[in-house]
Amino acid sequence: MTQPGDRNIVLSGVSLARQDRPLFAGLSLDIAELRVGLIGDNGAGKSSLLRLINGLLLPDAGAIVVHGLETKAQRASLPGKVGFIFQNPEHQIVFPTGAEELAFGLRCTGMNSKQADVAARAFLAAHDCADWADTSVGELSDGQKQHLCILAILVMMPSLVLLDEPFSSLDLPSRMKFMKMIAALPQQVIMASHDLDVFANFDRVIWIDGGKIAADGAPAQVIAAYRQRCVDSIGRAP
Ligand SMILES: Nc1ncnc2c1ncn2[C@@H]1O[C@H](COP(=O)(O)OP(=O)(O)OP(=O)(O)O)[C@@H](O)[C@H]1O
Repeated sequence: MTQPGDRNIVLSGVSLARQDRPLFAGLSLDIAELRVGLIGDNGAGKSSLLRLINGLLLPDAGAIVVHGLETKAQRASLPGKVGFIFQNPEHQIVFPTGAEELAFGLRCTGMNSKQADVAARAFLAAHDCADWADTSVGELSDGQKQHLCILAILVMMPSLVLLDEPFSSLDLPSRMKFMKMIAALPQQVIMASHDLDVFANFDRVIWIDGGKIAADGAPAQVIAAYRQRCVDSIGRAP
């Protein structure tokens, strides 16, 4: 499934070095599908690509346009369109209670404190999480914290949701619940994960290998090619 043109993500000749080592060199990519997975080995460049798309990293060369915004020239406007869910909820949550965490994002969208508090509580209640409004975040489990992080992003109504390894601390029921929530989102979603099964119903999977696109297309084919490469490389190991 694809989406309207102004909601595309277009990378044109993007180069990026990390720690003085080239990672991406002239990477071009056009992403229009609603559900896109990123797979690849540790250090392949998945997180770096997500960070280029959300403007946390800027390309050394080339350009990236995300839903009509060029990430260098319009970087300040990106948080209004792009929600980024970190691998570790501890890196995202900054406020002591659930209501405050959601209200912060709402204040960034222009609401005053009272409006943001009311809207945050209503959003938590609408997602069966009313109890978290005044709960100390430290008392939530890792899975619940991850859930709260997602709600804190969704409450701002971004048009694009980026997820970087969101399953690392989730048990199977939480993972299934989480995937159900992702599947129901109207937003475009790009997710990096080592859990390949979660991409079965995605529209497209991109396999990144050493900063290059190793395969790109239907999940079944791309994942099969990646698995085969992994099997082959283990076979070659001493
Ligand atoms: N904060 C950072 N500062 C400098 N270099 C980094 C940083 N994070 C990652 N890198 C480097 O960028 C390259 C790509 O890393 P990246 O995190 O994008 O890969 P990844 O595919 O997300 O890996 P993983 O599956 O382990 O999360 C690696 O060589 C890594 O050492």
